[in-house]
Amino acid sequence: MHPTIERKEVSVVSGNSAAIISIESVHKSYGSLKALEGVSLYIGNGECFGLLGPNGAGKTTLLSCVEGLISFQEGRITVSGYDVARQPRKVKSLLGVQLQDETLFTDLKAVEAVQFYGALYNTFPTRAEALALLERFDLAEKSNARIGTLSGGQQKRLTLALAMVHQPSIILLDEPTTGLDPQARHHIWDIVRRLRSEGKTIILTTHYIEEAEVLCDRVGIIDQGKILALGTPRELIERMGNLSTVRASLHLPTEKLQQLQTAEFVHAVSGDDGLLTVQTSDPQRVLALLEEIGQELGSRPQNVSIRQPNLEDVFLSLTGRSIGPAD
Ligand SMILES: Nc1ncnc2c1ncn2[C@@H]1O[C@H](COP(=O)(O)OP(=O)(O)OP(=O)(O)O)[C@@H](O)[C@H]1O
Repeated sequence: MHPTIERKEVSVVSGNSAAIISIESVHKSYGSLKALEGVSLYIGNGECFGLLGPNGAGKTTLLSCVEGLISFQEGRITVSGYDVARQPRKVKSLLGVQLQDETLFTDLKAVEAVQFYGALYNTFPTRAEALALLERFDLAEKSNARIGTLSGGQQKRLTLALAMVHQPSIILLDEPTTGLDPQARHHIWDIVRRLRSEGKTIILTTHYIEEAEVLCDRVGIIDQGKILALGTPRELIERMGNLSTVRASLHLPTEKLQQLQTAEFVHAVSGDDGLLTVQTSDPQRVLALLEEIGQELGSRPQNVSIRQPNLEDVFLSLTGRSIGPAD
């Protein structure tokens, strides 16, 4: 029998008076496309919460609803008790927001941008205060550089700094590291950890498995507008039970993938671009089966590895699909 991941959290997420962000049964459609289908989430004060899902899952839509940037047809969202639909100005004043594709004035100097954004929020930081903010985001030596000359990672750090110009306690980050090289990504991670240790409440969206695993206290796995699972990364992975993941390079036609899928010791299979991922209770039997199928096809599995499950496997187990490339 195939083990299955429990999905009980999906239906039993209930009201939580301690939540600083409360999202209740939110539905959002664009015409006939259901971008969010009854999403309920409760985010606690000081929590770093990750929304993990593939392209088009509904992550940006959900954040935009919380931010009051788009309206939704059904449901209710409150931030610190304020209703997003009824008190949007109050809610916006509480949130620090980093959008996915932020457009910056490239001719402004970094320090000027901080003062400009500060003025928009009515905080009017002095030059010294603006420099202090840049310093917190490791941009002190770039304070007089024009934004257009900053690297991708530096621009991302600047948009983070700009999101903090009015000192919000709640921060929403939409794919803060997408498109960055590993070094720049780790730099952002350090900053997010710092904000977290200062007690900020953070929601971030990502399709990087590792980002969700290392940064987030809890993760919500989202796909096709629905939250499929919710928990700490460890809880979600532990629900995989005794499954292991076998990976191998081997191109399989559809009927062979199906043969693999129906083996009693196989839980889930994905075969994107010749990279096989097999979740199994018995990795040795999977290896033997792959050798056998390979022989029939006149090829051999290459780059074989066996590892313990991670959040990518949780997604595969829930959806039967791989989370896909991150960019
Ligand atoms: N303004 C819009 N008009 C019509 N459809 C939209 C609009 N915005 C988003 N969608 C659709 O809603 C769905 C959810 O999109 P959304 O941007 O929330 O996904 P996402 O998880 O943030 O994806 P990505 O990781 O690519 O940013 C997608 O099918 C998308 O095409």
